[in-house]
Amino acid sequence: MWSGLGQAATVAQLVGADVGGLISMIMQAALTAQQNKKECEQLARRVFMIAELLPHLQDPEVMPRPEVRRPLAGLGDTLREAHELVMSCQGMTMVYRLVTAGRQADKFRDVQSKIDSYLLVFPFISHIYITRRLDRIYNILLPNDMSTMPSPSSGSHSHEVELQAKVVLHGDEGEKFTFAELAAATNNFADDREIGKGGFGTVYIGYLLSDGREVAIKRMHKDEMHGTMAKEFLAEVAILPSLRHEHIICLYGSCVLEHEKRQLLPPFRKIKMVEERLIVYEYTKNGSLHDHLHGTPPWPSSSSSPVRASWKMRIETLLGVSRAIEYLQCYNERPVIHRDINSSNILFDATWAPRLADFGASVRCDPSTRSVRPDAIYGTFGYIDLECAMSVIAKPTIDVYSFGVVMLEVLTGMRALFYQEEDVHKVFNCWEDPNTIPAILAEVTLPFIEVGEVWKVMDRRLTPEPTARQLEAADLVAQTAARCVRLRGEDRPAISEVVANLEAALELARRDG
Ligand SMILES: Nc1ncnc2c1ncn2[C@@H]1O[C@H](COP(=O)(O)OP(=O)(O)OP(=O)(O)O)[C@@H](O)[C@H]1O
Repeated sequence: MWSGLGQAATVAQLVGADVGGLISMIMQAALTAQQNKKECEQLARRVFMIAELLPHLQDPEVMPRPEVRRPLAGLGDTLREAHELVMSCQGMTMVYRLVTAGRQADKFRDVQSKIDSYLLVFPFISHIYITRRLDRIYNILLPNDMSTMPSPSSGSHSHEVELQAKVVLHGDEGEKFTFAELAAATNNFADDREIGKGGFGTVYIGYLLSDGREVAIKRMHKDEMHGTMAKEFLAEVAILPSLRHEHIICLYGSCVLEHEKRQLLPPFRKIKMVEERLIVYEYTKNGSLHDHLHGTPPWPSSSSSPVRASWKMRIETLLGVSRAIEYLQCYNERPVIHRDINSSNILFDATWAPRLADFGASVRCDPSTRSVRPDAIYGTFGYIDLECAMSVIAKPTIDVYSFGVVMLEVLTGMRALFYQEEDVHKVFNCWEDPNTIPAILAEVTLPFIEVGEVWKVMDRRLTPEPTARQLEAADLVAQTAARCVRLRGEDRPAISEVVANLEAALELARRDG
């Protein structure tokens, strides 16, 4: 995990400005802008991309490269300019507005293109990081004193982890497996049993010898037995077993292998060392939504996938996941925030029903405030709620935001953040000059959705000519998604409204057969 303070200092040295502070100020001002709201919002989204990008510059592989460092010169000045511009939209008289309207539009265009020139560094970075799916925590926007803030009496993530540790002690974490049982189930974690790798560790398919159950076993990386990954393990085993929903992955149990070490020097006590942490889930055999939409092996784009072929299936998937989120928010005494909703964490079971997975970043809210102050910003590139990243208060609205991005992904077949030409061609095949600057899905699609031209952004791989009902259903999904990704959490729809709209969209898609 990045230390907020150390990181800010290094990035500041690199760019010559308090980039984190400036970005925070721009985003804050964009939230309260009275004029040019759309332009301010667009600028805030672009600037936030820079915030997501900057932490990666500290990687020893990346930082020394001149092709990364050189383009960043002057970033501080551009951010200051952007801040001034957004601040100038806070309040103006009508006359002043009329006089300056044209100039303001030019200024927005100018600043936007300057920001884009910094983002040119991004394809290079994202090539390294999205494929490795490494650092999921972006502390760049946290106030510098965040790491030294005392934990509030209720609701902080560390307090949550303490509580979770207690829950584990009380045996609410599902079945307790022994390491030997899980080693036997996976043929001693043989290479041919490996399904994939994530930030937490390696996932294996296994068959429990006791009852023949087919399971997925996540084994934490050896060098991550403490710190963030241990927290993720505790969050998952404390929260997930208590959740029962047809669209939420089922956690069967876990295994913590410890050994005792005797200290030879005084005070001659034994200490327990954790050697292994593993989680055992139901096995879902049909890959993830991300695999199907973006053709990730073993589901290459040429394979027949119901997700790729049918609008009805796509809307059913969204509806299932929205119901799971509604359950988390509305049917738990302390609402649960998943905090990492993205298409990789939506898995398909044997019947192709979607299952929301990966609860390692999840937290329970304080029931009175329906919020929690976590100790870090979690999420995956392209899905993180800007408002939460700024306020460092997690609310259920952050899952609505991330789910809105997933809805746009399903609608367009494009990634949450895309930079490859092939992605651009997939939908906007009318564009002759594909944009080489990385693009944010919401930013690219919203202008079309807002003017009722959803057909221009629909995934053409399904049907080159959608029917009238498919268009109507897609429009309902798109309009709902557009509201979910609004900058201010309070402007987003409640999850129950999202569920109702998806039910209506599914009804339309079903009538088409
Ligand atoms: N219960 C499961 N059944 C089948 N496959 C699974 C299961 N859980 C995870 N996988 C697969 O294992 C791989 C790694 O999953 P994991 O959740 O560790 O990582 P991720 O979600 O891709 O990344 P990260 O954890 O960093 O967000 C993915 O391809 C995922 O689809």
